[in-house]
Amino acid sequence: MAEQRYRWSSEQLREQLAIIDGKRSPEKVLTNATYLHTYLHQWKKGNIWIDQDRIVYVGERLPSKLEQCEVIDCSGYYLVPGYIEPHAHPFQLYNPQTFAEYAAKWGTTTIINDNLMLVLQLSKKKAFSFLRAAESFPVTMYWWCRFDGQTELENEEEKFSYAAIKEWLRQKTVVQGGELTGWPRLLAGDDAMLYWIQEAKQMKKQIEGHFPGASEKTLTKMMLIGADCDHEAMTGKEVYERLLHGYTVSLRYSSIRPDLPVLLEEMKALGIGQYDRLIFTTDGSTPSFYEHGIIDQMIRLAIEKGVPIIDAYQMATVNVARHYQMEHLHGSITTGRIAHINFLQAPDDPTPVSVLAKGQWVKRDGYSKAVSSLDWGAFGMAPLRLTWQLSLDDLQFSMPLGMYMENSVIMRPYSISIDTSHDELSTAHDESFFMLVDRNGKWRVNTVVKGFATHVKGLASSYSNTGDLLIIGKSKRDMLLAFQRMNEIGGGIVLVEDGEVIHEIPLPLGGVMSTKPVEELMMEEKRLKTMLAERGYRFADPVYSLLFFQSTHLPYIRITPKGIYDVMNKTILFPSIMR
Ligand SMILES: Nc1ncnc2[nH]cnc12
Repeated sequence: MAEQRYRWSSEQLREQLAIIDGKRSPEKVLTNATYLHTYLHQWKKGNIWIDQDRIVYVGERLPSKLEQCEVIDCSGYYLVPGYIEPHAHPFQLYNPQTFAEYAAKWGTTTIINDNLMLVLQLSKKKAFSFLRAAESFPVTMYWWCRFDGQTELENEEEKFSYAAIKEWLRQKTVVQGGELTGWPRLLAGDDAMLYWIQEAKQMKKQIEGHFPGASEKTLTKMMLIGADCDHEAMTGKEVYERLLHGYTVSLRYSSIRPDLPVLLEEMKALGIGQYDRLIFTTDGSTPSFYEHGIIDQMIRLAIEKGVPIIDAYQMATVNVARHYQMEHLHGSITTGRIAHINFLQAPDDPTPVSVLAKGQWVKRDGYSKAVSSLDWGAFGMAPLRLTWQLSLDDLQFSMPLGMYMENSVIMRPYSISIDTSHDELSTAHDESFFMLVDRNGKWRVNTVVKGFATHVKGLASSYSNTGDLLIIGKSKRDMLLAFQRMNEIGGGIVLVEDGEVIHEIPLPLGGVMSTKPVEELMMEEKRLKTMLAERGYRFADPVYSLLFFQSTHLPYIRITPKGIYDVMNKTILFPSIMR
């Protein structure tokens, strides 16, 4: 795809000027609009002219030429700028395109996305051509550039080399470095990460933190190093500390951390009534969490918790645009901005009935339109086709050290005391066989997980941080069958019981993402959750458990491609075994 050097070409700019001079008509005029004026902090009345993807005029005038112009009477509606999700992980079973399409229906028309799956699953060339293809979505897609893979990778030096990171940072839709899941390494002296932060800042890109539970000392050091924002505050006090040290703070409401209501209450108790440095994020929630909206549901919660209405909208729009230095394009309904506009029925009802994204209707009078499609094959995202087989010999679990699940995502080491030499474990306890296998079939790591479930017989998942294969269960026979079925369907999550496949979520995009609409995935995910809960899974989010089993940004012990890893001591306790 040919790359356009500037956001609008010289020819397009001349055409826009011709509209103002009355020589051409705009494509759309929104008349009698009551719209939120971001900078005056008030609702104004006026007319909004749109040509292609741009707002070319906002004010009292009407265009002198109206032929070929769609005129929309906005009486009775309240217009606000399209919402911005500043921190999406667009691969929680959905993919970046299906997530964007779903988000647009709820008025979230600009998304700043994690590049983790693109880095780990695609070659650089294919990933960059994907970024360019995503520019044609009606939703504006920006990206961030990870500095580490949040696990112990075999090919870390290749994926996160100096040259690769610099190239990622240079991509024009990449707007920030981070999130800094590897910050302990940085403070311990990793100069590569320090250099990348400096490079990103030199390019006027932001640095996103990842500082759960960080002390004031750590927050101070990270601000000195260059972090600009953090989305990990879990209490009002943590919000306060971050604001105190000059951070932009993302208030989070996600499937694993639905913190927003508590944060707002605790902030109120601490006397925080200034919202300019606060933004919202849903932090890559799993599909069913989005049943009632995306950023719109956060605005609603904020209004319910007493945040002044205009401030609540600003937190979802201009505050984000300001943080990323893109106010000339996003965050307000003013001249020159990209035409992302939400039509509301009332100021305190942030879920739009109609949505314009880049000047196109993506939702009209409650009905959504599918607008973007993508040939994933062109980017090398193909179904998984394993050319090797797993055998009973691979299912040996003589390891002394297991992983105990404290909640959906936190795991502690523990000593295995059960007899693992049989083909089946008792359902009277919550310990299960657990393995991570290289998707290329070269290595495996076998252990026991305690706390996952009591009655899950065989579960196989190609959905994981690295796309390597997780196999869990009480029965080796069912685990093997789940693995075979997962391979047959081209990757995904498969649940087997007593020789029968009882649920599956196909993930044909590299074994990690689906092509189905988010609405359909919600049903599949809910069914998985129910079936796992019926079999003894006790936590909130099994999809996140699968994603994070390998993720070393979380305590205390992880199963990684290099082996069982002790996060605090940064050491491999038991290396992976070659097959
Ligand atoms: N660090 C992370 N990586 C992937 N998905 C996430 N969702 C929330 N945090 C995440």
